Amino acid sequence: MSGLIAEHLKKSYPTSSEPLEILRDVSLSLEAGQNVAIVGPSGSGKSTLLAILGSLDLPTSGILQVDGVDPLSLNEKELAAYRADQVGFVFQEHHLLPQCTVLENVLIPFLATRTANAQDVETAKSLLERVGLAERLTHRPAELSGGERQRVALARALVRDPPLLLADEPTGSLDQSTADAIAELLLELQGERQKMLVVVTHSQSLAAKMQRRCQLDLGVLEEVA
Ligand SMILES: Nc1ncnc2c1ncn2[C@@H]1O[C@H](COP(=O)(O)OP(=O)(O)OP(=O)(O)O)[C@@H](O)[C@H]1O
Repeated sequence: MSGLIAEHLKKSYPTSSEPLEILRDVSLSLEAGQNVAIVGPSGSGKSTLLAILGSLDLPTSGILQVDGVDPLSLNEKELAAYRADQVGFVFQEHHLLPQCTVLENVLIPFLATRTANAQDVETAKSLLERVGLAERLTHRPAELSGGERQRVALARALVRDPPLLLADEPTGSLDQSTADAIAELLLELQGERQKMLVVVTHSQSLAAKMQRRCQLDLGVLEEVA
């Protein structure tokens, strides 16, 4: 089945007394072309949920399926390949490699499973053109503005054409007008490529741009207006 299906996810951490329950019962489903914002108080588990949806972390229990694949059933090697193929990540900080050029940074997701080929380079170049950085291929991240670095991060997240995009405060380090431009670009890219997009954010203006908003509080996720 296509789409993202998360059902009854729980996440708790052991402590010396009672386990610390972060996610009690979280369900979320999403289809290609849909986007959703996850909002909620600080410490409510938004980043934890995003990490579980992206298989960077494991739930304590629950069901997860992305385009028919159950990542919870995969071994470590399969999981690395699954993440590289199925999930594009955008973080608050761009996590670009400072010693690599813009183009090399965008090619990095290929290196998870193989070396990049000529077709990959073309894909990366055309994405960099799409995000407005065609003239900056050989620049290093330090030579770019914060907004430009986040454009590179968007191109990197999309370069393997994953069905699922996950973004954790993608505009959190940017001034308002740059944040608005990056949010618009993220949503344009998601819409034109019919990706599934989950964005964790404290920003009301970013959440307001999304098709759906879900509030995470006390370990439970609820759709809000
Ligand atoms: N490895 C861990 N062991 C124990 N507790 C953890 C661990 N990782 C996260 N937590 C706790 O889980 C809770 C949720 O953290 P998380 O970062 O997911 O929240 P958040 O909603 O994204 O917060 P913020 O909005 O401030 O970024 C926090 O109380 C945090 O301390």
